[in-house]
Amino acid sequence: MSSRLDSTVFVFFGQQELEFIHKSCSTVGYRPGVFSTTLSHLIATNSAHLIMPLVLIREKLKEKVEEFFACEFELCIEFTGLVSWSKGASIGWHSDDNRPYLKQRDFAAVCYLNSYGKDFRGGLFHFQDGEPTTVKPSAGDVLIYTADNRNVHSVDEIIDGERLTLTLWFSRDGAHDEDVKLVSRLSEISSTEATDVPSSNLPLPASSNMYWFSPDQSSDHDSAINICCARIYALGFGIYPIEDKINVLDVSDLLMKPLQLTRNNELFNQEFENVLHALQVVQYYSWKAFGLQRHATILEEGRVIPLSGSQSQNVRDLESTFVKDRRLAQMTFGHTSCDGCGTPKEFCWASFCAAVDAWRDYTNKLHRDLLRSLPYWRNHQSIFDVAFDEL
Ligand SMILES: O=C(O)CCC(=O)C(=O)O
Ligand SMILES: [Fe+2]
Repeated sequence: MSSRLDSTVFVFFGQQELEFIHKSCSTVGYRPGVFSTTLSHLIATNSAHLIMPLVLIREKLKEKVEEFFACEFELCIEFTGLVSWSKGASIGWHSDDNRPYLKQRDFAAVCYLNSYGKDFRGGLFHFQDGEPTTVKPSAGDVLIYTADNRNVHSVDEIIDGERLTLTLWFSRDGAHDEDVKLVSRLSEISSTEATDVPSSNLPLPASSNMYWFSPDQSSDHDSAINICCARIYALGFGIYPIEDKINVLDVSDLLMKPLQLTRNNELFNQEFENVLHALQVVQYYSWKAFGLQRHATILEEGRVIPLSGSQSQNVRDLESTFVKDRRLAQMTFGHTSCDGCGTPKEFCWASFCAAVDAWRDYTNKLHRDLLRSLPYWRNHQSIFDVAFDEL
């Protein structure tokens, strides 16, 4: 069977949380203009708890694919990735098992996390044969198809915006079960946590080259963009380094060290551990801003201070180091989805302050849920939603 679209039957919610995860954690991907967040990357960057919001949807998708293709209990998840495509990215006709090292892939599920026409232009999906020939991505829809050459497909070039998906592949071959590898990595972490000081849950950046994006593929870095910084700038914030530039060998190292956030010539007087920490909080604010504004508290004295002339210059210098081509960065990362529910037009530090606290509570809760689930996952060598209420 080469059946496909199941959008009317299967619609899921929670796309904005997955968008938050991707925009906080992605690295440059496997093709030009593509960014990706894998589960093993979340583990490697001390953000394993961010797997939690993906657990149920992965499970449901597997069930759905097994049901649709009549192979209940036969499949494992081979790969899970949050993937975004920016201007210029495309993929020609292909099947998803078209390389010797991809032969284990039997089925694909592509969940659209944002929508054609609203969040991006271009990026239509086409099947070479049969119906439907064209799929217009719409947030919440899921496309499922066999990974072999019965479902040759392509994706048009992205013209504008960032096209975001959750993509999974499934295999009949248990040797390619992603869960087994993930559970083993997670177990390593939890065993170090048991002996060491409990972890702080603060994200830890991967090596800096995973965050540099060179839009024109040139090697001279004329237009290079650091994606973490670009995403922070795109939401209207600036970065103020605490460490002096002269103390680091490579300027990228500044991003691994404590830094502060600025906005409109004001400095938010709180240190973030590194750029990923700052990015996660900023993205969390953008995801929740609308709700938080109602809960904003009075800002404490000294929490926000004016930037001096030389500090402002420092912020601008850093921006031009990490984003050489601003126009391009804006084009790549500037389009935020969900008009009206992202960063509010009226920015207010008090609601940002509320976001800092809410982000910490959110993170700690997910971390607790992860630690609670892990013994069950280890027993079953599988990642699943442990329904604690029913235990
Ligand atoms: O994102 C899509 O619609 C499909 C992507 C795709 O074909 C692939 O990653 O192999
Ligand atoms: Fe594909």
